[in-house]
Amino acid sequence: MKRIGVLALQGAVREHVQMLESLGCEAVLVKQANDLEQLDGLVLPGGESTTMRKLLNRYELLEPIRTVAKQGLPMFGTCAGLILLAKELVDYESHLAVMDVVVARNSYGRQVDSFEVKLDIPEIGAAIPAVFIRAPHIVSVGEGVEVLAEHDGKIVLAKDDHLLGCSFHPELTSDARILEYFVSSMV
Ligand SMILES: NC(=O)CC[C@H](N)C(=O)O
Repeated sequence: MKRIGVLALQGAVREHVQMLESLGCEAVLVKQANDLEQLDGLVLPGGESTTMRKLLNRYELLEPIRTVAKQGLPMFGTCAGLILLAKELVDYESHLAVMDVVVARNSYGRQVDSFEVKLDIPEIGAAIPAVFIRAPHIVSVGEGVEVLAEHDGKIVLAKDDHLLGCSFHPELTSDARILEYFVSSMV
């Protein structure tokens, strides 16, 4: 059974745990550095990246997560989790800075803070529901980074080798295909 950690400091933790369990994985809550031992993959959930960063500092998790990312541990960052992974952020300092993408926060304006769309993702499937909540987007990607989905002319899902990041919340729908893609083809 694959052991997948879920960073459990803040945000949509329980939904990821449930979806991982529905895919037959063991989900491990990651709250301190030794929880990272013997994981096959790690999910960084959505929530609020500034708050998460404060908690990553407080629980001394930033450097340990960066280290395992650099060692090749597969990671999937959703929404705020993508912001944590990005090498560069527009107007903010980066956090883990491991995924070769530039990300802008809160990209979809106030009137439409939250919305759901269906995405056709050639690698994964058609009409996959995606919930955007004060969502970021990927402004540009480095060489070798695969763009897997765009919405409204903006990159919303990309893969940099063992690191996958999306703008939206796949775990807030009942469609597990993106998480399944991560678990079955990257972990
Ligand atoms: N749903 C989310 O994860 C929103 C991300 C949030 N706007 C941030 O900047 O961290």
